[in-house]
Amino acid sequence: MAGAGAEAQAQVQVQVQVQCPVCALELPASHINAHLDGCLQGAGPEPSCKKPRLAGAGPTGSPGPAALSGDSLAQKLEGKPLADKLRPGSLGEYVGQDQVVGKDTLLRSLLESREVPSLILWGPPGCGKTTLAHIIANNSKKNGIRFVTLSATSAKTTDVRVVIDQAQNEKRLFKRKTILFIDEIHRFNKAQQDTFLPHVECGTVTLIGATTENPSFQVNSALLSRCRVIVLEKISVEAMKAILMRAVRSLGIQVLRQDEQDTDTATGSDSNSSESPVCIEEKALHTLAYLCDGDARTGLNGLQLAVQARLTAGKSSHQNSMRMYPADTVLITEEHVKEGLQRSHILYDRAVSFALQETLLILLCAPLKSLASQGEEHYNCISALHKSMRGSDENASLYWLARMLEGGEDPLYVARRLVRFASEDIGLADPLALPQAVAAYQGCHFIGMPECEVLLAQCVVYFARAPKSIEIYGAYSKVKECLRSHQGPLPPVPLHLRNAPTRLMKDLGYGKGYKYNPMYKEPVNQDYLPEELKGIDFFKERRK
Ligand SMILES: Nc1ncnc2c1ncn2[C@@H]1O[C@H](COP(=O)(O)OP(=O)(O)OP(=O)(O)O)[C@@H](O)[C@H]1O
Repeated sequence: MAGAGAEAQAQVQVQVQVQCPVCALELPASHINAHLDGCLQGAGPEPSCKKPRLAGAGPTGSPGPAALSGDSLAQKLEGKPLADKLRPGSLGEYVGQDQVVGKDTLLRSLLESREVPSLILWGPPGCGKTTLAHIIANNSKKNGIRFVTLSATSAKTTDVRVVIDQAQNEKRLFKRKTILFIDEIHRFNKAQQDTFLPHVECGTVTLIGATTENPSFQVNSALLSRCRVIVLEKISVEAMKAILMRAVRSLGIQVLRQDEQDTDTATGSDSNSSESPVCIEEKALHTLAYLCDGDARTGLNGLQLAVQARLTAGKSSHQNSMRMYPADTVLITEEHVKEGLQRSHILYDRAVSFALQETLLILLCAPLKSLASQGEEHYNCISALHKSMRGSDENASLYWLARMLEGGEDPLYVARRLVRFASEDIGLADPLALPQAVAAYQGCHFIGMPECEVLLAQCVVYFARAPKSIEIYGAYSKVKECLRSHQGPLPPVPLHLRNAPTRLMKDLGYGKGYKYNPMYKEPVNQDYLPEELKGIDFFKERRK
């Protein structure tokens, strides 16, 4: 009986029609993923994809008219940010990150089998961590699982306790599972993370944490060992293009291809162009996809602000070159999206001061700013700089230096590393390296950014070109090892090496038998190490 029931249910599922969230085409549920792949990845929709979905209709919302006039587009852009409105609600809409959610991945099969383990989603800003959690939420809700969200930036320990209590009740009374999503979990301190550790362990809650920081440093190791860490990457340029393309389609904006500007054709919306007075250059979308540095929120915010600015500014001055379009067509160009991106960073990245920067610099650096603010990236870049100088690659050294400084790094932080490098990696192979580094540090201290950047550049190139020696570093490491591995009390300082400022000390034998070297013409035969270390050589494996 059960088998027959399942078969009937399967047949019903096969016949279910669903609507493509991109082009609004109705098609069997079993075809939707393949269809969406083409719809999202391709430069244009499949032949059957004609109707664009309106902005404001969520991913599962109903389709609107083919294209919007400037006024209705402006209305559609009000309210929630475009990135939120377009947040994918299902895996089919989730673009890229194939290493995590592609076919045959563990996470996808777990989701399909309705088994959600505790997860830590780790990746850079705007790469889709929260979105993936929302998709899991949608799936879970369908399966009767509760999904509760907390943000570690605002939630207190008491909020976590309330959620845990509710989860316990739900489990006990209704046998309902709870998934707890904690955004920016790294902002909870270790004690706060301890609050839910036992409840994750006993299965009262399934934890999904999102973090931009390396979880090995930021998440309680006991908690971490109970979670699968899913590493999301920056969204690729191709995937970003698909996300932006989906956004412009949803807004009913037509895409003007580079090679088509003179032939007066456009793609991305219904072919009835007279109904669509807003157009965007394809090149503008590509530039946006590159400049947002794998952060979909930045890309979508940039697009939104560019469109809004153009709608406010009025009609395009380019209408003469667009012979087929009505004279009042609003054209969004590459310049406009760059300005939009700049605005989006001013609005959304308040930590960054743009006051001193020129427009182009802002555009190129904007993605880097967000990187520099990420804890791990800061360490990754300084490590890359150190290793490039050690490897005597002057180009790579300069690149990593610039990447840090352009990203807003503190020049004194870099200078301190150079002081260290001078001794650790160059040492006595070039004793002038250390004064160079100290001078660079002091110079940076005196004049600050941006003037001090060239001081650091000079020092970095000097170091990349300098001969290297870890002799001192290696020998000193051995001495430390010797001291740390010593069992029992440390040997006393030999009496003859001790100073004897008082009579009593002299009487005790301090300084007795010490040979004052300048008094001897020949090398002096004298021990300087404690008896038990006699003959030890910390420089044994000398390397230049
Ligand atoms: N893989 C994706 N496919 C389609 N859209 C995406 C994808 N990833 C992100 N987006 C879009 O970017 C927006 C921001 O993504 P999301 O909030 O998931 O990023 P995040 O990684 O959680 O960022 P943060 O660490 O800054 O909170 C989403 O609202 C969505 O519109």
